[in-house]
Amino acid sequence: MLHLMASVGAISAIPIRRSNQLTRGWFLEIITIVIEEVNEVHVEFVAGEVKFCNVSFGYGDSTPLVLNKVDLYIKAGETVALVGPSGGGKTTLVKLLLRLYDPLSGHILIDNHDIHSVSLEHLRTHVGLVTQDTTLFSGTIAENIGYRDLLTKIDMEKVKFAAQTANAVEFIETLSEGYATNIGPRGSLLSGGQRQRLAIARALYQNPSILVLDEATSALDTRSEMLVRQALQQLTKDRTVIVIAHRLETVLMAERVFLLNDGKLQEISRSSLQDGLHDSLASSGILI
Ligand SMILES: Nc1ncnc2c1ncn2[C@@H]1O[C@H](COP(=O)(O)OP(=O)(O)OP(=O)(O)O)[C@@H](O)[C@H]1O
Repeated sequence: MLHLMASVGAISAIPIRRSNQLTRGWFLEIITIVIEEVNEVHVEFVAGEVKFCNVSFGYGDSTPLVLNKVDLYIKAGETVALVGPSGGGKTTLVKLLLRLYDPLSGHILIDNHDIHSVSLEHLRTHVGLVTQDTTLFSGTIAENIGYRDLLTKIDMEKVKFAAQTANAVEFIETLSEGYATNIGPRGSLLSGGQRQRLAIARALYQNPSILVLDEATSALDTRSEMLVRQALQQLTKDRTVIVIAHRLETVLMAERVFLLNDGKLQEISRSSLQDGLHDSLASSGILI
């Protein structure tokens, strides 16, 4: 799960420039240090193609590699699902894409730009993250959705459009102060399904070309689940999506499915999931 690394929907990395100048950090929850190149590329627009080329990564010298020579090619606009056992490395893979860590070897490219040379500010504009409820912070509904513009000016029309698309309007309109309602620490005044739709509305507002989605594992009631799933479908339109999936329904939203285990990534066919592989993945706790 990604909840340790993103408490307010943005990544809490402090990049260090070789010139020792700090880039404006986002809200700090945990601090990850990566080196930002002086000759970084400013990439204004990306279509969303993602390539992992022979990527290896481990957390320490004496521990086994979490990713061992992983190759992954995702076309712009494609949705892929990552499944695998707990501890299999799914979160680690997406952390590398967000540059919370750098690979020990290999390269990660977005539209053929090595992300190591892309400015962190641009990278994190293009790569969005939707995690479980921990992405919310104590502020109003509008601030939580328009988070990208929190330091400048939140566009209320865009906030309302994002809320509408994320199926969030129906509950926002019942709140005493509507979009100006404070949702409490980490959105604690909202239900799980409401928090998830708000996190989706924020991603719609941010509109990144590439989205990392960590599906919530907590159970929702049937109606809430349906509203969240519809919202997710809106979110995956017209962008590249990597979803860490725990439910078969979510896996089947993806065009391709990958199993990550023992450092290796293996594509599995969607039809095999429907033909019985799902049962074995469910019995081994990989899918719920
Ligand atoms: N910061 C860290 N320091 C050391 N080891 C770590 C760190 N983060 C993860 N690991 C280890 O790396 C391995 C992969 O963890 P990761 O979180 O990527 O797996 P995952 O597939 O996302 O698991 P889950 O489905 O349980 O969230 C695990 O063995 C984990 O203990």
